Order: sequence, then structure tokens, then C-alpha cells
Amino acid sequence: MMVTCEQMQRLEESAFLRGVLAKDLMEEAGVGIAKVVQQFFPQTGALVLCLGKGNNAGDALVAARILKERGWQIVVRLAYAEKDFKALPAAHWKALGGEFKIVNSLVELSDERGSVVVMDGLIGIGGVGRGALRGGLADVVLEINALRERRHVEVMALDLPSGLDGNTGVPGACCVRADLTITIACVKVGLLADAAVNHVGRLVVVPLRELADGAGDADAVVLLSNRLLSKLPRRDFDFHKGRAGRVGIVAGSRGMLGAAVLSARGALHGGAGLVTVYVREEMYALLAPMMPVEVMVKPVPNYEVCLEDRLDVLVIGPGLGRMFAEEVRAILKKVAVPVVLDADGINAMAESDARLDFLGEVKARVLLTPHPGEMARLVTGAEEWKCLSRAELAREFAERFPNVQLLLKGSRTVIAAKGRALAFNTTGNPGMASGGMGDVLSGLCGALIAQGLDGYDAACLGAWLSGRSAELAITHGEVSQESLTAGDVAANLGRAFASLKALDF
Ligand SMILES: NC(=O)C1=CN([C@@H]2O[C@H](COP(=O)(O)OP(=O)(O)OC[C@H]3O[C@@H](n4cnc5c(N)ncnc54)[C@H](O)[C@@H]3O)[C@@H](O)[C@H]2O)[C@@H](O)CC1
Ligand SMILES: [K+]
Repeated sequence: MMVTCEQMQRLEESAFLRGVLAKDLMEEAGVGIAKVVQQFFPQTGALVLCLGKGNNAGDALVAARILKERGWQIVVRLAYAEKDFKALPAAHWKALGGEFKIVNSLVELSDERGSVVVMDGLIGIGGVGRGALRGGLADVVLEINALRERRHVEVMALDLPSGLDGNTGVPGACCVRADLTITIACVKVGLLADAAVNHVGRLVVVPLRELADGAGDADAVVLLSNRLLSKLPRRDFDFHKGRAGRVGIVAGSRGMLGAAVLSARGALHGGAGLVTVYVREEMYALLAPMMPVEVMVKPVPNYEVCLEDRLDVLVIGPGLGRMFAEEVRAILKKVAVPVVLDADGINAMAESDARLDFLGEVKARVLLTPHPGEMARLVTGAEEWKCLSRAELAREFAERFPNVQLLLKGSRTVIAAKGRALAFNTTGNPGMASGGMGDVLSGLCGALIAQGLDGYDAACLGAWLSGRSAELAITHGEVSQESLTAGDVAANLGRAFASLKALDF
């Protein structure tokens, strides 16, 4: 559920009227935050608490108390004097005990060795409607951003990145740039605005039992493991490869054969029963040795041949090049099984004179997975869509094409389908900004459709899993954001499925 800051405050107030205690909510929030820190930073280091005077700081202090016991070294930067703490954070400040270091400026940490994680507990929804940050709060925000930039520390914002308008998502002049935002109980609408993305980073929701049902926007959801897991089919003991589904992939061309391999790996590790890659005869000798041995590679004189095979889903487009646009359109006119249309498959349509009209005439269910550039090409000329946000564009697009499910890629991938809630993905990191990620995702979505999911559910699950896989490659593997490759994402999909089943954040 998505709420405004005022709706969140009303939810809290009505909980208090029911007899719920603020201190209990804060304890639950802090316990949840500590779990998030352990998930994302399995190795301990220095935890730098940046504290305002309100309950946002209280959340940070509860988490710090727990994390200190788990081996984290606590460092504190106060935006106000100790005496200014409100009652609850003041109590938790006392409870933290004395064993931490206080710094007067985060500049003191510029040469700190080892892992340094900054926790922004400066201000949460208490700042709504109170204008730009002032005084000590503004100073600390500038220090956080400078330390992040120069020392490459990881920054976690609690509830909201301090300085961000939680309703509009517009960052103030001084606004924390977080790598991770841990929001409490409900997602504040501003966190999902396009303008907010570089301040929010990875979005995590810590649920609170007493603040679960809100009067917010039910037409939009964020993708969380607990909701997604139920979409993943549970396998019977006598499950067989036919039930896991047959994925056909039309991908790869001279210079871009790797895209076909990555898409096939996405499908294989996404649980497909049988994966067949269709390849032009002249490319067969090159592509076949590159493929995982589990994949069937079928040389064809024309891609339309794939229509003769028994398939449960057809993935079209990764690295296909622009030469086969006619064949792609011919397949789309005839195909009966669901299609995942990616990359040059999308371009094949964008290049057709009819463009969007063509899409409306396709009989099959189509999951379109464009990146922003492909989306822009597809809707070129649709003036009415020019000034829309990503979310609005996705909604309008899905409304116009009832046979299409849209997965609009980006740092905050959105998924839209007519009659379904607009879904915002939460997982992933900037390490995914390299070639081939979309290829893996296309195969993965194909595999999920082949296992019985509809395109919307497959897109939601696929987006979450591929983003989570990229995260796990870094937290549990030997890669960094800089070194992460699409191959790493394919290789870590097993970990991502396990993480989903563990109901990780
Ligand atoms: N109230 C509750 O029951 C719960 C609160 N929680 C946490 O508490 C937060 C809200 O706490 P509070 O209402 O105490 O508010 P905040 O902790 O967000 O801080 C508000 C304080 O900052 C100061 N301030 C506000 N705007 C300012 C500005 N522009 N420049 C300088 N100073 C400014 C105000 O004096 C105010 O005391 C939530 O965001 C969440 O993190 C959670 O623990 C869940 C439960
Ligand atoms: K904050």
C-alpha cells in the first residue's frame, strides 16, 4: 500500500487510539532495520548514525543497539545537542550505553578503513510540509553526501532520505543521496517519483504489524518477496520437464551472439523445462559451441520455422539485429503462444509504419520489455504521452493495449497491465548498468511464463529475481558494482530464488 505522509501519520494516530504504544512501534521498526542491515551488509564494520531529534533518530538508535551486539562499531554524528532529543529517542540514546565514538563532522571519517555504512536517521515524515532543511540537519546532509561521493560509503536512509518531500518525491536543496532507503510500515508515495530515484536507491519496506492496512493507493504496489513468492509455482514431487515448460528463443546475430546465450541462461536458470534457441543456419557453427549444453540449438533458414514447434512461450529479440524485422512481424501476426518481446524484437515493431497499431493487432499475449530508449522509439509520435512520468506512461500504455504487459526497464523498473496494479520493482543496483542484463531477464521471464505464470506475474517475479541476483552476486559473491556482468546475474539466479523463499527484503 502506498500512502502520503499525512495518511501515514493518521494511521499511527489511529493505532495509538487503539492502545498501541509508540515505543513498541519503534522497537519493531528498529528490529526490522537491523535485519535489513544484516541482509545487505553481512560483514560488520563501522555504522555511522546521523541523528536528528525526532523518532526517525529513535528508529536508528534501536537498530544500532542490536547491531552493536552483533559486532558493529558505532559512530555518531548528532545534528542537535543531546538534550534536544524527544522523549523516545532520548530513552534509546541512553540505552545505547557509552561505547561509541561521537564525531563533530563526517569529514573525520574520510580516511576510515574497512566497511563504513552511514545510517540517515535525521528526519522522517516529521519533516513533511516544513520546508527545506535548516541548521544542523542541512550541515549533516551535506557531510553525508560528500562522504558518499569521496569515500564510497554506503548510505541507508530511514523512512525517507532526509530532505526529500515524501509526498512529491522532489528533493530539497539539501537532500541525502541514499543507496538504500528503509521505509517503515508503508511506502510513502514520493519515494517512487522519478525525481526521487537517485536519493532513494534500493527500496526496502520494514512492515509493522499494527500499521498494515492503510487508506492509500491500491492501484500501485511495490514488489516484495512475501507477495511474490505465492506467484512462484510449487513443484509436485512428480514434476517433469514438460510441466516446467518449453521456451523458444529467437535471438542472436552476427556480432551479438552472446545475447542469445545470456537469454538462454536466463531461461535455464529461471526453471524452464526445455530451452530451444533458433539460429540462422550460417550462424549455427558459431553459436552452438557457445551455448550451455542443456540448450537445444536449432538451425533455421527463416525464423518463422519456430511456429511449427510445440512451445509454451516464445522469446524474441535479444541481439537479433535489425535485418529480421519482417520475419519478426510475420511471427507476431501468427503466433498463438505468449511472447516476450525484447530489444530488436521491439525495434522491429517500432520500425514498422503502423507501429502501435500493429501491436494492437497482435493476437497473442505479449510481454514487452523495453529499456527507456526502446520505449521512446516505440511511442515516437504519440504526443499525448510526451510529458508523462515513467509510471504514467506505463499505465497509459497498458490501458491502450489490453493484450500487452509492459515491463519498462530502468533503475526503478515498472510493470503495467490493464486491470492490474502498477508494480514498482525494488531490487537491483547500479552494477546492472551493463550490456546483457536485459537478455538474461527476457529468458527468465520466458521461463516463468512457460511454468504457467501470466506475463504480468512473470514480469514482476522476473524483475525482482534478476535485481536480487545482482545484489547477491555482490553481497555473497566476489564481484563489485563495477565488475558485475550479466553472466553473474544468470549465475546467481539460484541464490535469488532461495532469497525469495527466505522472504528476504
Ligand atoms: N510515531 C511513530 O509511532 C513511529 C515513528 N516512526 C519514525 O518516526 C518518524 C517520524 O518521527 P517524528 O514525527 O518524531 O519526526 P522526525 O523524526 O521525522 O523529525 C522531526 C523533527 O525534526 C524537526 N524538523 C522538521 N522539519 C524540519 C526542517 N525543515 N528543518 C529543521 N528541522 C526540522 C522538527 O523539530 C521535529 O522535531 C518516521 O519517519 C519514522 O522514521 C517509526 O518508528 C514508526 C513508528
Ligand atoms: K531519514
